[in-house]
Amino acid sequence: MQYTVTVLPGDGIGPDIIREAVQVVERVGRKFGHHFTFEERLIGGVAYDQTGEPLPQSTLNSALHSDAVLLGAVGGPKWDGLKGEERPEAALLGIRKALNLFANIRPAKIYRSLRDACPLRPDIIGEDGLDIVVIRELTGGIYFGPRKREIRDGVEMAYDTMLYNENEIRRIAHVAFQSARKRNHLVTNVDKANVLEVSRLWRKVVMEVAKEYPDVTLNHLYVDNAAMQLVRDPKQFDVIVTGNCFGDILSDEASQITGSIGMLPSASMGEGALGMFEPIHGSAPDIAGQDKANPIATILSAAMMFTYSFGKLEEAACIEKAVDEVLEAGYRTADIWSEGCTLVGTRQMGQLICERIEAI
Ligand SMILES: NC(=O)C1=CN([C@@H]2O[C@H](COP(=O)(O)OP(=O)(O)OC[C@H]3O[C@@H](n4cnc5c(N)ncnc54)[C@H](O)[C@@H]3O)[C@@H](O)[C@H]2O)C=CC1
Ligand SMILES: CC(C)CC(=O)C(=O)O
Ligand SMILES: [Mg+2]
Repeated sequence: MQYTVTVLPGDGIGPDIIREAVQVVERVGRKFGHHFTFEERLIGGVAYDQTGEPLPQSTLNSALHSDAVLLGAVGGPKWDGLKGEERPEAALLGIRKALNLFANIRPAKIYRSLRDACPLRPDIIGEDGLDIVVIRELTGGIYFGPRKREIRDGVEMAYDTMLYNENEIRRIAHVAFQSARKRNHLVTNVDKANVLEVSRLWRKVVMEVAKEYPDVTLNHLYVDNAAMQLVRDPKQFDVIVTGNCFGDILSDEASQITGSIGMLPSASMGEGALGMFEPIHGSAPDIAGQDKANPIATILSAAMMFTYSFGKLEEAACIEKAVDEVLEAGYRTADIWSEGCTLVGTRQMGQLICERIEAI
C-alpha cells in the first residue's frame, strides 16, 4: 500500500523521538511492502519562530490530505511568555480541533520486563500485569471553552469555561463502550458530578449511552477518587472514559504505574480513518537534543497508526513485539533503567527496535 504521513517533529525532544519513529515506520514498510511519503511540516514553537504562527496553514493542509499525522511534542520555556493563541500548545489544540479528532485513546500497559520500574507493590499488579485504556475527550471541555483575562476594579482576574454539549459526550461515550466490548466489558466514567453541572450532564449522557451496551458494566468515580484508585488498585479498571482535562491528568498518572511517561503512546481519532499519533508526554526541554529521551512512546504511537488509521494489525503487532523483545533483552533508556540493564540513548533504542523488526 501507499501512505502519506504528515510528520510534525515540533519542539524539545520532538525531533529526537520522531526521527526514530519514522525509521521504524520505514522499516515496517520495507518488511510488509508498503510505501510511505513523509511530509515534514512545522508546528509549535519552531513554527512560530520561522513563520510567526504556531500552526501554519501549510501544516494543516498537509495533515488534511494525509492518511495520518505523526507528532512529536510542542512547547518549552522559550515560548512561555507568548500570548495564548501564539503559544505552541495552542497549535496542538488547534490541529486536534481542525481535524475533529475528538477521541484520544491512551493505553497504559506494564511490560513484563518493566515490572521493576512500576512503583507499586508487586502484589498490587500481580503476575498478569496491567492493561488499561484511558479514552479522553479531546476537542471540548475546559481547554476549548471561553476564556478571558482582565482587570476589574483594579483587580486582575481570569476564567476558563468547562463546556460540553450532549452530542460531544455521546460520541466519546460510544468510543469507550465499543472499546470495552473488545476488551473486558467494563467502563469507568470519571467526572466531578458532585460539584460541576457539566459533569452532571456528562454522567446523564454516559448512562443513556450505556443502555445500548447491556453487555458492558458501567461504574462512576469522581475524579479525585479516581486519581487515588489508580495508584491504590489500578487493576479495577479496564476502560476509563473522561473529559479532556481529567483525561490529560489521569493518563500522565497512569504512565507512572507503567514505569515512565516515555512509554505511553496515543491515538487521536475522529469519525474517519485520519488520525494523529503522538506520545502522551510533552517536549521534555530538560533532556532535549541530548540523546536521552525514550522514543518508545512515539514508536508505539506509530504502531497505533498502523492499527487505527491503516487497519494493518500485523504491522502494528510487529512493532509492539520488537519493542517487547528489546526490553526483554535488557536495553533501557535512562527513564526506565534499573540495575543490571544496559543503558542506551534515543538513537540506539530506535536502532535496536529497527533491527528486531527486521529479525521477526
Ligand atoms: N503533546 C504535547 O506536545 C505536550 C506538550 N507539553 C509541553 O511540553 C513542555 C514541557 O512540559 P512538562 O510539563 O515538563 O512535561 P513533559 O512531559 O515534557 O516532561 C515531564 C517529565 O517527563 C520527562 N519525559 C517526558 N518525556 C520523556 C521521554 N520520552 N523520555 C524520558 N523522559 C521524558 C521529562 O524529562 C520531564 O522530566 C511544556 O511546554 C508543555 O506545555 C506538555 C504535555 C504534552
Ligand atoms: C496542550 C496540552 C493539552 C497537551 C497535553 O498535555 C496533552 O494533550 O496531553
Ligand atoms: Mg498531557
